[in-house]
Amino acid sequence: MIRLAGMRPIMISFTTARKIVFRHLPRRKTSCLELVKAEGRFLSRDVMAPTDAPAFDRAVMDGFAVRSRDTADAPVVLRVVGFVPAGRVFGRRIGAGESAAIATGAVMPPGADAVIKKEDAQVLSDGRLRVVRRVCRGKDVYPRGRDYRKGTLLLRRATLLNPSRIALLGSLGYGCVEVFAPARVALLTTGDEVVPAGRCARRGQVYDATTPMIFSSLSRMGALCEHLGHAPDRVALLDKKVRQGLKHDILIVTGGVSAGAKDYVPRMLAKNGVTRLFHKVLIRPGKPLWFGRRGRQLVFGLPGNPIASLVTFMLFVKPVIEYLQGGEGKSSFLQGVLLKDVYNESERLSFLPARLRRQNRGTGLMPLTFHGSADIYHVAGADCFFAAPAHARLKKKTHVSFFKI
Ligand SMILES: Nc1nc2c(c(=O)[nH]1)N[C@H]1C(S)=C(S)[C@@H](COP(=O)(O)OP(=O)(O)OC[C@H]3O[C@@H](n4cnc5c(N)ncnc54)[C@H](O)[C@@H]3O)O[C@H]1N2
Ligand code: MOO
Repeated sequence: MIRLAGMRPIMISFTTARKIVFRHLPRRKTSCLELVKAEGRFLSRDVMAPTDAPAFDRAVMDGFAVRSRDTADAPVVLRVVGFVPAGRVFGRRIGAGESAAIATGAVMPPGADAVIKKEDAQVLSDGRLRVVRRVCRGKDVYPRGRDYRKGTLLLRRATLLNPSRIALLGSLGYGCVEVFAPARVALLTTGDEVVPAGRCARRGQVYDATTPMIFSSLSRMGALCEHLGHAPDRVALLDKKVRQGLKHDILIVTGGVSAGAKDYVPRMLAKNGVTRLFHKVLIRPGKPLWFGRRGRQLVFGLPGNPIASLVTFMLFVKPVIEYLQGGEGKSSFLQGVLLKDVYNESERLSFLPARLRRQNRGTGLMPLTFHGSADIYHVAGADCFFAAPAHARLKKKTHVSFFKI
């Protein structure tokens, strides 16, 4: 936070505020998850190959395992000495003039070095095999170690697990996997006038739009969210809920952080040992954002207007959660081109809603009508927010940074 001698703290820039947040990232934790639940998580350690893959020379076709050199003078007739099913080891060696029927996926019997697929084989009435054409060594055999060798680094720490990487871990016999643990986030909404779903809002009251919004963002990220409920602007109640919330990696409190008579949140956080790292940032929406920490726990006081909550969540809380869960966090911005002139009247860096349009070259952004941080309706039609510097007149085709919602 910036202080001028004898004066109140002044507002800090967006860049400084993000730097302060990234400077206080908590330590990541790991946990062991069932492989079937690991999609979207990041590995917390390298995975090395415990064996070659495949671990044995494997038949690729249903047919007959032969010694290729026996077919050099084709046509030839070979004896069939048995059948090799998948999953079994054939104990007998294939000798000169011999072959064995074999299934796809089976271990090649010792001595044999090629497979003649069923469609190319002629089985004579006495059960022997007539080979019409010579086969090369290795034909339709997937040799041991072709994909990787024992000791190869298969997946690096911090790799995002998707279904194909999960399949690779499955192929190694993993039932569980060590990943960066889901972030544990507590959410507390505040405000006398805010009514949870299921109750009837009286004149002057509003329904709680923020809880479902933050909850769905958290669940999309795979973070664990404890809803502390909704606290009216009463000191004792806020105090109790804040204490409960401080058991998590991150506590999010919405509302009550600006200058109103009942904006108790900053005081309540300070009383519970949370050190303020900044309060108020030069952005719009989201100016009253409050950030602090107590030990390893981070606390975000998001401004109550739902779109201010959304924007500050995306810009400040989401990267921290991504980092905690093993991602890079840091930058969540993409680049696009404006499809219309925009004038940002505000003296603050503004984040304005837009719809994305795919262009021949790159991404186009169509700015939308926006009535400010309470305008949930127009933001519902948006795909993203783009950054417009203070007082900027941005012409159509200007390149802008944006983040998706
Ligand atoms: N004198 C000043 N007044 C305000 C300032 C300021 O600097 N000086 N900042 C304004 C800005 S900017 C914002 S943003 C808001 C944020 O204020 P708070 O964080 O204290 O939020 P509240 O006053 O509790 O609520 C603001 C607004 O949002 C509605 N709200 C709150 N929670 C919810 C919810 N869960 N679901 C739906 N709507 C919610 C609430 O009813 C209020 O209308 O302060 C300005 N004032
Ligand atoms: O900063 Mo407030 O979020 O502009 O309305």
